[in-house]
Amino acid sequence: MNQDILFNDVSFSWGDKPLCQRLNLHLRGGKTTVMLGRSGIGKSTLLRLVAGLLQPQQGAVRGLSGNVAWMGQQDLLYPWLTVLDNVMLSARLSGDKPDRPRALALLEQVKLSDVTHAPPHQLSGGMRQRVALARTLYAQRDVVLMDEPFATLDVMTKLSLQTLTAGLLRGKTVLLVTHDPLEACRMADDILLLQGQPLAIESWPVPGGDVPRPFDHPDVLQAQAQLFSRLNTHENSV
Ligand SMILES: Nc1ncnc2c1ncn2[C@@H]1O[C@H](COP(=O)(O)OP(=O)(O)OP(=O)(O)O)[C@@H](O)[C@H]1O
Repeated sequence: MNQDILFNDVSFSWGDKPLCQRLNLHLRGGKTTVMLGRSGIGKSTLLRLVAGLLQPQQGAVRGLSGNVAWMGQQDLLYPWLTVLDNVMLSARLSGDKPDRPRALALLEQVKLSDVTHAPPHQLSGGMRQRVALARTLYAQRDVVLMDEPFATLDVMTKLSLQTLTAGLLRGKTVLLVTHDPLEACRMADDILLLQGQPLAIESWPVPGGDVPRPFDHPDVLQAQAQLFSRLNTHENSV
């Protein structure tokens, strides 16, 4: 049973700069919550508070339970392991028998079959991010925390890997950070829109239909346009 994650009266500052004050949030267990906002607004900081990598100065983040996967902005691939061994890292760390066929199938799905035995330094940035994604999906955790998991991918690869990820993580508690409104509209059961300093967080209506929603569905496109416009009216209009 996936537990909800709660921010209870959470305040956090970097130095004397308050990032959030007395923040209360309810992230539903077994659902994908997308935190959307512009660069520098505080998305990664909130994700790190959830992961317990940062502690709030006031209040508490509760409810994180079970096995947790962390996919940060840095891919953290082990340079001395091949691509395949990086994907199966969770098995190595827990002492489980590596499931090589499943790892190879995932590498095929992220279009990396031809580099399974390469070391990470031979890969492009986008390829490394796909290895990190395959490693995250391989681990089959109850809770998955992802910070811009598709940021370095070309648009067609991004759409196809969003579809793969949403399918494999259905029913898990997923918290995904992005600055991409279309990604939010495709992937989210719940959208949280982050704006302002200190943060004001708005719960944003999601389009109908199951995730992953088609990128070209009129409801998805309309929701994306509304999000663009909301992000644009708040500050720095383009
Ligand atoms: N280690 C740190 N020390 C001081 N300030 C920090 C630190 N990390 C982040 N900040 C500040 O906190 C604010 C939010 O940063 P954060 O990385 O959470 O934003 P973000 O929304 O994830 O940005 P991006 O989309 O660019 O990754 C920024 O003003 C940033 O300068």
